[in-house]
Amino acid sequence: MISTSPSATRKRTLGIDLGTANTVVVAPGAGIVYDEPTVCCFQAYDAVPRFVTAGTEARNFVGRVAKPLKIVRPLRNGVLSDMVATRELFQFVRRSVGPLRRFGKIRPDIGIPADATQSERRALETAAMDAGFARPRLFSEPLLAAIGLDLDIAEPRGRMIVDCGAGTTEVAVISLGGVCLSKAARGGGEALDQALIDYFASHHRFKIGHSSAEALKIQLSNVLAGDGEKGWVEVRGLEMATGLPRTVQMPAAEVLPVWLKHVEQIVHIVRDALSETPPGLSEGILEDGITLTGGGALDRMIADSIEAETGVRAYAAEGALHSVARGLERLIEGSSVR
Ligand SMILES: Nc1ncnc2c1ncn2[C@@H]1O[C@H](COP(=O)(O)OP(=O)(O)OP(=O)(O)O)[C@@H](O)[C@H]1O
Repeated sequence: MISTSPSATRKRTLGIDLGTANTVVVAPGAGIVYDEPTVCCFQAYDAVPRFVTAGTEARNFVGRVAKPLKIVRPLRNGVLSDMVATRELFQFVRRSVGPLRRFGKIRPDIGIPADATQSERRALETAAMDAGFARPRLFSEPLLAAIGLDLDIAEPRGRMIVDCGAGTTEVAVISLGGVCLSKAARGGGEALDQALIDYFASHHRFKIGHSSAEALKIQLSNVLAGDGEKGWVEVRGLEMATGLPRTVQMPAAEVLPVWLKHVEQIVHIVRDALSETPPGLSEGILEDGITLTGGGALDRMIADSIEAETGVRAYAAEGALHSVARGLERLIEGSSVR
């Protein structure tokens, strides 16, 4: 069961949705106070790299500064992969939401994948405490998403949440205020970006960067939802043979197999979760449908594919990108969690 923050500690609490791609922070009474990419920038020329900045500013530095700067991603596949960068990011967040510090040590509530191991949980706690926070409370992200979507999680009724993040895809069945079953694939939207990069390199000798790959993925999802396979997509990159920048256009049908392989993995874990769900909980899922959250849920075709392959209604939640943060907000506000 989830307990909300008592009012005395509420002022000293922050909610942190530390995602592989984006970090969203909520503060009591203020809503979202920080929403930036999960990226840190260090000076690379010192023996011990020195922290420069994080978030949007760090991302904007990528490839645009002459100084030897190193860009570090604190998380990989939904969990902490660089302790120093995570600590620096937490400190950056603390400074960014500065005024809260006058209330003393902040004890954050942080979202974590439902299948995170004990050592992954401990590493996150340590990074937060090294950054000057009090020991955080950790909550499963699908449960937070369900709270953020205002689902009645306390009911003895199965709810299925599919969180399509950048680094993880998680499927969870929730009932009686807890996660009854969860399945996760460590790999989300960023794995599709990488698959597109690999496809263009091997099939077209065309080098595309991560931001072009992400833009192509979003374009592809819009084209598939609109014109379908007949539509066209445009991608910018470097022609490997000449080393010159080019913009190429191609039919969406050509890159469709790369996209389909990614979606098949999501459908596969949803099917697995459905087949392992006890019948008593399946009833609720059949009646209410499957709720998709996370940035990947904005690709309408993912919900359509799940629905077509499972026969269960699937839909993207409204405000899919912020449902975990909204769940954290409800927890720290101490509003009753149903
Ligand atoms: N319209 C869209 N179509 C497809 N994918 C999208 C769209 N908009 C955003 N995304 C993808 O959503 C992902 C970011 O989602 P989100 O912020 O939920 O992830 P995260 O919380 O950082 O990751 P994780 O929960 O896995 O650690 C990125 O991979 C981004 O490219």
